[in-house]
Amino acid sequence: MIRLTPQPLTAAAFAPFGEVIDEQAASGFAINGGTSLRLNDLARLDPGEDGRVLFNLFVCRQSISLPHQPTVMECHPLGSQAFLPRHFARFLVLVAPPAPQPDLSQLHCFLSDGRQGVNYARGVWHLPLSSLDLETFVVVDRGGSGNNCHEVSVAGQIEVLEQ
Ligand SMILES: NC(=O)N[C@@H](O)C(=O)O
Ligand code: NI
Repeated sequence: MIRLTPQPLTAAAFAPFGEVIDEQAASGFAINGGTSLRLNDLARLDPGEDGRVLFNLFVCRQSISLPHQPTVMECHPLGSQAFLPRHFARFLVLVAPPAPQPDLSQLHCFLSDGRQGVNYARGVWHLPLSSLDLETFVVVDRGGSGNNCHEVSVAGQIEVLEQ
């Protein structure tokens, strides 16, 4: 059993897997006569060569608690996938680099602070939405032809401990 303790989610630590969407950490510029601040270009959305961008809401109806043993990891080889809580939700970000199968020796585990989001780059192995809080998430990913969701069982192999 691989046991991991979630680390704080930072842009630098997550950089090999995509971007952290973090209002507190972003710098922006004033727009609309200074009435708004634009936090610009926070995530590299990638619908692939023949896909289109989908804007979705995921309503989390079953939360998780730590310690947690995930059963599935998945990846999207044809495009990126971004998650952002609409209000507040800590979610588990367990990732491995793009590969035909997830390399469990290269797992990285983070816990968002409840306001952060992430954008998984194309092909990054991750958990299906695994939130500690019941919340709705904005999810932006890729639509189009082809199989864009590869799943593998990791049942009994990984345990994510409390921080
Ligand atoms: N299946 C689906 O639409 N969602 C997953 O890709 C996920 O990462 O939650
Ligand atoms: Ni996914």
